[in-house]
Amino acid sequence: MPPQPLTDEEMTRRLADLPGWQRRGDAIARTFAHTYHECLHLALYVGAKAREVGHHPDIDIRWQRITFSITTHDSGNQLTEKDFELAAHIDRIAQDHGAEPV
Ligand SMILES: C[C@H](O)[C@H](O)[C@H]1CNC2=NC(N)=NC(=O)C2=N1
Repeated sequence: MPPQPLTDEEMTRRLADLPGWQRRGDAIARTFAHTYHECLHLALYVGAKAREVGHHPDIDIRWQRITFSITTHDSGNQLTEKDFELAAHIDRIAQDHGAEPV
């Protein structure tokens, strides 16, 4: 059973709990700054958490920037609770590894 998409009201409420994350189309996204090498490490740490929780972000890595973008593919690329749960994990991992919010 795919996760249920959130209502606009629920999305607004969950985004308020995750400062720094923004709606981008059918996903939520956030960008952090770190050295290029540390961004690569961060992608690996987030990848391990993604495997653990069974929910995976799109990751875009550029010089001194890493952007995570999350949507629920099983629900037809709509936002579900799993997206916001993963976003909270990413925030903790990014903070633990010294990434700066952009
Ligand atoms: C079986 C496996 O857990 C599912 O296919 C997971 C994998 N990771 C996923 N990641 C994301 N972002 N959306 C999904 O719907 C999704 N489904």
